[in-house]
Amino acid sequence: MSTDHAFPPGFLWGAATSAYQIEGDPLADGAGPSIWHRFSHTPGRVAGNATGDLACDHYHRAQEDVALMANLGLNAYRFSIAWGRVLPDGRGRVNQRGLDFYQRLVDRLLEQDIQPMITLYHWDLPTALHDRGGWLNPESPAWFADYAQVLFRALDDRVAAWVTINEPWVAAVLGHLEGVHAPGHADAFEAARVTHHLLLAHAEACAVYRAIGAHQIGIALNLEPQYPASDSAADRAAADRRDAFINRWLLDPLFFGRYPEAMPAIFGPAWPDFPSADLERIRRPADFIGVNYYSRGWVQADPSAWPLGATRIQRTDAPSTAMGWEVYPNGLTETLLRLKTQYGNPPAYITENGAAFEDPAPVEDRVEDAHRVAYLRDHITAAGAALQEGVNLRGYFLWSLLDNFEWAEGYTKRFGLYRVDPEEQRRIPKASADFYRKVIASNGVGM
Ligand SMILES: OC[C@@H]1[C@@H](O)[C@H](O)[C@@H](O)c2[nH]c(CCc3ccccc3)c[n+]21
Repeated sequence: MSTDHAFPPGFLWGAATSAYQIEGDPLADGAGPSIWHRFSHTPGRVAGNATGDLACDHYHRAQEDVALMANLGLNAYRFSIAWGRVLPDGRGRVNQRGLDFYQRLVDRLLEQDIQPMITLYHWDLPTALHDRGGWLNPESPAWFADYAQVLFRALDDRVAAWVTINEPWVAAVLGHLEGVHAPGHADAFEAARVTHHLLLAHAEACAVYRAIGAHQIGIALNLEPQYPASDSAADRAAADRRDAFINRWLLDPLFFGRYPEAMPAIFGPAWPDFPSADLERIRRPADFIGVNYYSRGWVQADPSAWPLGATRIQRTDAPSTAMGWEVYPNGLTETLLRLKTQYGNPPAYITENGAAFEDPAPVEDRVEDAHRVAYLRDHITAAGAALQEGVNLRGYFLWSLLDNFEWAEGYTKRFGLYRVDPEEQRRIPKASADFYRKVIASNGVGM
């Protein structure tokens, strides 16, 4: 069977980044600080006490980086806007110099026939809003809708697609339940309310966009299929709980207007009784679903593991990435097929897919990252297989264009097609960049 999964004409081939991870200089030109600026500057929170102060210096190198994208042949680019650059206080006063950076970036992309896909929120909440309760404050959806409106009015004439929120689950669970991401809270009673307000924020921004927008708007979810580590009833039930906790907690309200029945059981008294009117608002039909796929969960029952009674275990008999995530391309096909069979086959983009590996050192200004080439080949093939099964897939955004600030891992994990070291800032091409250039040129993974 040919593995040459031809993709349809007009399929988007992009790369993805986010503001705090690549821009650097987070307070330049009047910008206000974000919770990730505060968190990374708190000793002990990030590997090596790294911060986003330098990152890839993209705030000053955007023109060079757009030239890299054009050289790859990208026809789309997903990036996020730092809320605090545009609204330093999170609300009210617009910082024109911050907004101008994004105006120039969009214009440079369009000059190269690269379609912008803009993420409005990729975890960098202004501290001014966090200090007013942040996503725990019931006013937070309105704050977000007001911020979104400023950007819609400024950029919607040139932007093909908007992503409201990147991975509400990660923002809520890693930021408010596990405490390993900003704002570093570890409070069982926060995650459910933060998730609810993030979903309401998405819905309010969609409502604003319906009134003034002319293109597409969606949300990006980290979706991870869950598999029982054995066929025991306990492990199968554990996998089902983890599927509800990671996937259906977000998919079901967005598509069905209801939370999974497992949630009150998982969270117990920490699960509020949410008003059904809220769920009706959340079920606003966005135009597309963004899928951030990296790996699958291999799940074992574990009564000691609160709140799920389940843990994701590391398989010793399967390849994994530097993040400890199993390489499992079939999980991407299965995740996409699930959207078709269980959620009405909505228009979908793979808004993130990629891998960190211990890359070899550069030799003559090139990095031979064979593992990443294999990972990308297998996952792009898996995406093609989903298309062959009728999944409504519109594009693929590779995570990431550049090695960048990998949140709590700092700069120790490299996902880029180009190697970047913050202290010297060169962009050194990897073999995966050449591979991806060929995929785009042939609109598929030819063999
Ligand atoms: O970890 C690689 C990327 C991040 O750099 C992106 O900012 C973020 O959108 C993203 N999401 C995921 C999957 C969910 C996840 C996020 C962070 C840590 C662990 C799992 C992987 N990634």
